[in-house]
Amino acid sequence: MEPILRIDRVSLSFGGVKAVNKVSLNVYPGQILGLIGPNGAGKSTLFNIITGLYKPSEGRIFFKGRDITGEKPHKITALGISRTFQNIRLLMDRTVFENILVAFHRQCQYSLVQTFFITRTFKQAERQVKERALQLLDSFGLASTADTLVEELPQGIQRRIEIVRAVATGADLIFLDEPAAGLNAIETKELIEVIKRLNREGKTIILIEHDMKLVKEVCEEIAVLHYGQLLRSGTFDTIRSDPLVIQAYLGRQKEHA
Ligand SMILES: Nc1ncnc2c1ncn2[C@@H]1O[C@H](COP(=O)(O)OP(=O)(O)OP(=O)(O)O)[C@@H](O)[C@H]1O
Repeated sequence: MEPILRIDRVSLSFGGVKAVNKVSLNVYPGQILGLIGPNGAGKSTLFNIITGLYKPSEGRIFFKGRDITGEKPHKITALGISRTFQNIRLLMDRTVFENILVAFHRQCQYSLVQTFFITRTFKQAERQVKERALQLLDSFGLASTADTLVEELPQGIQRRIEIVRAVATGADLIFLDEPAAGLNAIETKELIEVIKRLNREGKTIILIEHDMKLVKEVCEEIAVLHYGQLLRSGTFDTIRSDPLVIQAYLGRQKEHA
């Protein structure tokens, strides 16, 4: 099977720090890949490179066989990659519905200029988009929050809205950056169900997560980063018992002690 995402010897340094150092990784359609590693291992930087926020200093990234290295974030979203952020990035002073609508508009066929001239088509399309946004919110148990300002909702719901927004862009590949951060046990359980459901619906998912219970529950494959390098990849059980991985985590704990 062809990988949906191929990362080929990608690197990026900040000053003297090699945040990501010659990382190569294949992700296959339908996979849920867990990206783990101690603090500062380079996980977020790798996400930021793939989603176009940073340009790698070397290496290439292929999505569905197409070279997307250095493309702008909006282009990468349009191609079918979407993400959530470690620090939730929603329009906090807008309603849930408006946040989802923005994502839907990214995949609409018409441009702003067209909207001035083809009013009828625009109105029809607009109505369809609104209906689809409401359906999507409903299917994620968020219909009752549609008219609420995001800032008024608990973090667990905000994280779910961010995931729904990623889905609304039409993405096939979704990056989740620490989706369980700040969630309580019940919210984490609900999150696990959401992730499994997305996967059942055909989404490929890559997630950064420190909550190992969540990683164990949802990820078939795990990649471990350490000092910017890919230390190991494999199943949860092989990773958990790998001496190098144990050493990487223990070593970091000692440094922070
Ligand atoms: N914008 C930046 N400018 C300078 N250094 C950075 C920047 N972003 C990350 N770094 C450095 O790059 C390295 C990797 O950081 P990164 O945030 O990717 O790690 P991480 O694995 O996501 O960590 P965490 O689990 O704490 O989020 C760290 O040494 C970090 O200090």
